[in-house]
Amino acid sequence: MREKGLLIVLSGPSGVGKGTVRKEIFARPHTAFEYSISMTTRKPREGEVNGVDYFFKTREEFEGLIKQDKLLEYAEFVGNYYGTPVDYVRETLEAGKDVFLEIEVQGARQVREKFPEGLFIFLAPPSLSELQSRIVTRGTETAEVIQRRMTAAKEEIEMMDLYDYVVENDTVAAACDRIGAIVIAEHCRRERVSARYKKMLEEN
Ligand SMILES: Nc1ncnc2c1ncn2[C@@H]1O[C@H](COP(=O)(O)OP(=O)(O)OP(=O)(O)O)[C@@H](O)[C@H]1O
Ligand SMILES: Nc1nc2c(ncn2[C@@H]2O[C@H](COP(=O)(O)O)[C@@H](O)[C@H]2O)c(=O)[nH]1
Repeated sequence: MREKGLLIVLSGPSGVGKGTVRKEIFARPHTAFEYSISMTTRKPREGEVNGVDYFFKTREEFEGLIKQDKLLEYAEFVGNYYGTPVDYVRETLEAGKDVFLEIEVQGARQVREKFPEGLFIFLAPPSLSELQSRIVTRGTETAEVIQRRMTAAKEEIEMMDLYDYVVENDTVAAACDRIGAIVIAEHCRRERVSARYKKMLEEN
């Protein structure tokens, strides 16, 4: 029987660099994770592509997905819905592939309840002032939205102890190296008594 893939959840406050780190991880040659593209009711930012960055939905469409139980988790974050498609995640894990989610903290908590065996990584900023400077420098949000995201960030940072690992995003390269090392270590740890070895022991 094929072993299920590992569900890797990267979370953390808005602007900490989750998207940047995730893109760098996926740009590295030996990355073998599958990225789960989220659904959102947020309007696309300049350059964002439907089906690549997100599946962009209306509120009615999103609420329909909630009713049909099509989301592994969802959250309303600063006025918009965000959610993870459940069928994609389950099918990909069943196929033995690792799935990578990049989601905010309320959603990560819901995933933890459904997949306690997942690997939960919190990406932390070097400081709150650096976090604010990163959202401001990105230039995608209004001053009001930045304020709301910073208020949410303070509550989110308090939740970091609930994660398996906290990784500081001081530089993108170092954060990606740390996440890569964590995933390798977790695979080794979890496969210590894998089905293959159990079978080998039974046969002897
Ligand atoms: N290690 C870093 N050092 C300096 N700037 C960074 C670093 N990581 C990301 N950034 C910058 O910070 C800004 C926010 O990054 P990004 O959009 O990846 O954050 P995010 O956590 O995905 O945000 P959101 O949750 O709002 O989608 C971007 O302008 C990005 O270039
Ligand atoms: N709970 C979920 N959160 C998600 C999902 N996809 C993205 N996100 C997070 O939402 C915020 C805001 O994103 P932005 O693109 O508007 O800046 C950010 O923290 C994302 O990581 C999801 O499926 N579920």
